Amino acid sequence: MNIVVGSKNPTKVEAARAVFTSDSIASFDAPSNVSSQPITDEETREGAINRAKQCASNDEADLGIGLEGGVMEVDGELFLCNWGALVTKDEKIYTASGARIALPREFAKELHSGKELGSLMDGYAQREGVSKKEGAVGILTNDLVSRQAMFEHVLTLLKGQWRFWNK
Ligand SMILES: O=c1[nH]c(=O)c2ncn([C@@H]3O[C@H](COP(=O)(O)OP(=O)(O)OP(=O)(O)O)[C@@H](O)[C@H]3O)c2[nH]1
Repeated sequence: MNIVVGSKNPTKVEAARAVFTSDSIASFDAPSNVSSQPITDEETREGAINRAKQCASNDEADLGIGLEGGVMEVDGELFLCNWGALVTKDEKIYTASGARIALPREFAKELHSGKELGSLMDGYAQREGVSKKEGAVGILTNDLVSRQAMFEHVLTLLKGQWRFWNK
């Protein structure tokens, strides 16, 4: 099968390669058509679906995949959230979310004013390109859970659902 992933971020593309081992994986930068820093589950999920739909409409694609990072609030506390969508040629949509982890409280003001988590994390961890490497989840778990591993779990949930509903 030909699978198209709507991002060039290595954590997303390598996660797809790790989960869809027998398939061919292509990638392109599909716009999410939501804000650059989604701040609700709904908006983050919508970004993943928008990306997956564009990928599925590619002539070469059998399945389109979108993965989107965002933040969401529970009881006044901000959490990292990530959503994935798998879209079939006949426009069926499957979605799943990844593990959540609380973000440093001092991020709240800047995230609400539109600053992106990626650049906040770089400053916080004193590293460069965190969102393309270990991710916020890697920093905040002391490297126990990487962003790629988190996306692999999301993609496994998508693959499993797609298999379940297409038996
Ligand atoms: O360090 C991070 N670790 C994470 O776990 C994480 N989740 C989200 N974000 C940030 O939220 C924005 C939208 O996320 P995002 O997935 O749409 O964009 P991205 O730039 O990472 O990839 P892409 O747009 O090239 O596919 C971007 O500013 C990301 O940096 C994260 N940053």
